[in-house]
Amino acid sequence: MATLQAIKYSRGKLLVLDQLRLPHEHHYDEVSTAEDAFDCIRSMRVRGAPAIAIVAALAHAVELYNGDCKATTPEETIAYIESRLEFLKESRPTAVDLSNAISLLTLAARASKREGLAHPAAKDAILNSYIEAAETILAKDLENNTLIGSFGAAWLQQQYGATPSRQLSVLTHCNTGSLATSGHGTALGIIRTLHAQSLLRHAYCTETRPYNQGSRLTSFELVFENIPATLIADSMAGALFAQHRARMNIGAVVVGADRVVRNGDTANKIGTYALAVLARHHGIKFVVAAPTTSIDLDTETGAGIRIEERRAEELTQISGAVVAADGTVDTTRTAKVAIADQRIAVWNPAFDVTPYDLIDAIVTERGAVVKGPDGKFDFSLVLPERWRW
Ligand SMILES: CSC[C@@H](O)[C@@H](O)C(=O)COP(=O)(O)O
Repeated sequence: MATLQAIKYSRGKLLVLDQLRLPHEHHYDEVSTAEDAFDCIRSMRVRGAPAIAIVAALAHAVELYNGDCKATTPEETIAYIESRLEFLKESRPTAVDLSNAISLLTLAARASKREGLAHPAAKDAILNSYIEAAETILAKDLENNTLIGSFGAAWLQQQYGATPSRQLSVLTHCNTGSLATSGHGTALGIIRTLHAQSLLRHAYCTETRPYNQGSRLTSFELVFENIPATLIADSMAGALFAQHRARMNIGAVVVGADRVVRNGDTANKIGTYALAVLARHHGIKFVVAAPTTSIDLDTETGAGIRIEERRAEELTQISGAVVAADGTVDTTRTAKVAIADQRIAVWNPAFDVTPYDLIDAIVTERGAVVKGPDGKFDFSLVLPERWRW
């Protein structure tokens, strides 16, 4: 049955929707260990900055709940938790949500260490504290996304004076919806909220080569929710703005974030930077939707962001459901096909960095952050200066 729920969790059990099989097949994998989670994240069966962090945090909660930790002292218990989280941190490097979640979980585990408590009560207190903190990350993410949707829709409504009789169209890139989060989504959450408030005229989504998160996942979410939408290839955005901006009242490009650094430079899916340049040229607002869990105040500028580079085959091969001669899609049969000479050299960075000056607003669950009179973003409005996880 088609569903938009990427993560299903109950204490001791975690199921993750295999996004590589979407939109044709809906199959959940059981993720019971840190190794399972590492593999699921690295292979992109689950992806999207918040979803990666949630799956890593919960997978370790499941293994702890199921008695995986053999430690007999509080120190050993904490060391064990930290080593499993350090292992998970290496699964994908660019999105900061996972590192932020790990800092929070480590803090929760350490804070529950009680002097004078004997084994096994001391160990249980630490494990329970970890499990509760991981479950809170899941619950908070959904809450945050709903707030981002409201703040983002309100900001755009204000910019354009949008009303149900003068609706706004927007373009989005990659997948930032329910499938990339615990639900509702970030940038796609803003689109959902605009639609729910009858302020959305039309959503455009890019294909998002090479991994096609836009055509495989965002299209699926938009169709599933009956949101008026059109899919374009990444290379068509300029033509769309030039030819249809005025007629369709295209007001914004709305994207998610994998890491927003101190000056506002934002790493997001490859192709985001090109869209920001195009948006600026056409006088279209460029909006980043990012929960505060995607903010990294320890990195000053985008130059300090580690960009993941992925396999050549993601560009030179493609897989999908088989289309029969009569045009029907056979969802039971998938095939991988080569779409380039397999000997060609390939450069495949998964993300790029959009400089802060091309960004008009960064919408968090605590409100929209815009540049001050000095042209700089100030995150102290949503995060205190000394904020740390
Ligand atoms: C709410 S998801 C925000 C970003 O993580 C998203 O835009 C993106 O770049 C995802 O990349 P992916 O490689 O699919 O994990």
